[in-house]
Amino acid sequence: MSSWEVRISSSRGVPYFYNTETHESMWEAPPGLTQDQIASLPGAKQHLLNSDRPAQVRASHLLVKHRGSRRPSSWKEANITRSKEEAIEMLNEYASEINGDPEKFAELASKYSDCSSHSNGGDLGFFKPGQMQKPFEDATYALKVGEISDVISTDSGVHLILRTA
Ligand SMILES: O=C(CCc1ccccc1)N[C@H](Cc1nc2ccccc2[nH]1)C(=O)O
Repeated sequence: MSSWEVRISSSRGVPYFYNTETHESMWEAPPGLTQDQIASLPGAKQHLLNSDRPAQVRASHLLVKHRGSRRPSSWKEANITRSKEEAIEMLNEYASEINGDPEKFAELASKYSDCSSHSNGGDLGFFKPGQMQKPFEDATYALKVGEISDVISTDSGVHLILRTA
């Protein structure tokens, strides 16, 4: 069989296909491979591949905006000027304080998230593929229920995501 393997894009947190011989890479599965062949490629974890996404998921998030955010303003701060690096540092500190605890996540999201969902502990409710910015959707689907993501970047800023359903 060809020398395709599945890797995870570090910037987008989603799987892509890489050919170790030709060094080609592509987001969608190479043509001509059956689902079974794809699922047995090195690095393919079936739950990471888009094909078997549940119809909807539920998540909470803690968003820290920065000066490059699409809308660098929030309930917390009218004009957000921090750098993206600073925002990431803040999120990493929150992540250590949360330490995987969902209640702590909701508490810190209420206090520090730059999204209007802060008033609900960061809860965004249920959403389907295509409703949220792609990096956010992909990162949420890659989580198990109860898991918290690494720092994820979207046009809105940088996020921690807790998948709740
Ligand atoms: O888009 C919204 C509202 C999101 C929301 C959905 C459902 C319930 C409550 C809030 N707020 C943006 C910040 C923002 N950008 C996001 C990108 C992905 C997910 C959540 C996000 N929140 C902003 O305030 O700039």
